[in-house]
Amino acid sequence: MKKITIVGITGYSGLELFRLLSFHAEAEVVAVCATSHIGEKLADAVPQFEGLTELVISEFDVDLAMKNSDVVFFATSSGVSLKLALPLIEAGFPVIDLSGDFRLKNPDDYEKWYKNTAAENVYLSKAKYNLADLTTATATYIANPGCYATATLLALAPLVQENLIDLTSIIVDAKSGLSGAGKKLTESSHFVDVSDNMSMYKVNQHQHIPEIAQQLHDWNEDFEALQFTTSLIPVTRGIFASSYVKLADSVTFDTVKNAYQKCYENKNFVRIRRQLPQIKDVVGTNFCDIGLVYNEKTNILTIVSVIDNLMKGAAGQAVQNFNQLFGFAETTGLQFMPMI
Ligand SMILES: NC(=O)C1=CN([C@@H]2O[C@H](COP(=O)(O)OP(=O)(O)OC[C@H]3O[C@@H](n4cnc5c(N)ncnc54)[C@H](OP(=O)(O)O)[C@@H]3O)[C@@H](O)[C@H]2O)C=CC1
Ligand SMILES: CC(=O)N[C@@H](CCC(=O)OP(=O)(O)O)C(=O)O
Repeated sequence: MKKITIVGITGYSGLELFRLLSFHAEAEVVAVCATSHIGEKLADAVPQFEGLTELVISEFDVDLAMKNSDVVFFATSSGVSLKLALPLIEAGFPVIDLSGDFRLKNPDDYEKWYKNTAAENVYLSKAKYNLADLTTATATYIANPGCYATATLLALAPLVQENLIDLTSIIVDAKSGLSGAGKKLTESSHFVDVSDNMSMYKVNQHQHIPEIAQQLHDWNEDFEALQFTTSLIPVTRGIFASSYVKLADSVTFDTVKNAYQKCYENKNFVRIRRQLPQIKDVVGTNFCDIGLVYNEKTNILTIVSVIDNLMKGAAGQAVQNFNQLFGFAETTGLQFMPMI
């Protein structure tokens, strides 16, 4: 049984982490932290938790966290863990960080894309970016992948790893539900702007572009760049990523299908679907569902990947990384059917 501190409990990913970890057979949440609602019972701040917890929201105290828990989860806005987590890194204390602060190896990339000063290299180098379906968490500081990056990388992994496509041809058009934007209300997140609507945002400027590129380049050093766009759609949860690539010379659709089967055959949370997947197929689950269609006339392969941004895109994958880190069965606390 591992004792857990969650920082960022009042946010959407923090609440989702609490939902998962409260009924996890190997976890006990011992502290929940934020900067608002300090001293208030969690069940008062979040009334839907009434009768489910006696925990009180506190300010994050790094010494107390290390004394009373075995691992800290940061579900905080970007720019927070890069300050608060430094003593944990120095102590080699286990951390799972859902934010983007430790995902990029090059601090210049973080400064460019997140428009903030990066953590120093000495700290960044201790973090391991772990896409939990493809590698196993081992380092004590786990940088949990971003939501769009997860859907995109799982869609492209077999193609890029096995060199099956023209690496200059990758176009990804990804769409997210509103919970991906976090709880802070902005002009663009009003019901009136989001419902019955769809809008593209951060075109060529999305902070997941360098994260995706970093991982694709690690898999295949010939990869240089991709076209990546993000849109907001009127659903609460879910990412729908459509990726388009040209197959390399003499690569057939059968070869491609075999590569996906091989890559994901023993994976608990990636399903290669016979029909094209929809967002509702994965809402409430930790699955990434993938569907493939090939057009012989254009030589273009369409890959559809869907995830629940709060599950596989955030808290679900974080729990998967937690399970791996501590040697629990990977599916512990994560076995859910999709919600209708
Ligand atoms: N939402 C999603 O689908 C995904 C989110 N992420 C990433 O996960 C992180 C959390 O996202 P999300 O839940 O959407 O964000 P929210 O904006 O909903 O929540 C942010 C949380 O961080 C807390 N917080 C902010 N500053 C501090 C601080 N200094 N000390 C302690 N707590 C603090 C806030 O609490 P308070 O208001 O009380 O200060 C709040 O609980 C972000 O980095 C996000 O980019 C990653 C993948 C998907
Ligand atoms: C719908 C929506 O606004 N989504 C957010 C996802 C934010 C996120 O997850 O940010 P990091 O992974 O970089 O921490 C966005 O596109 O910026």
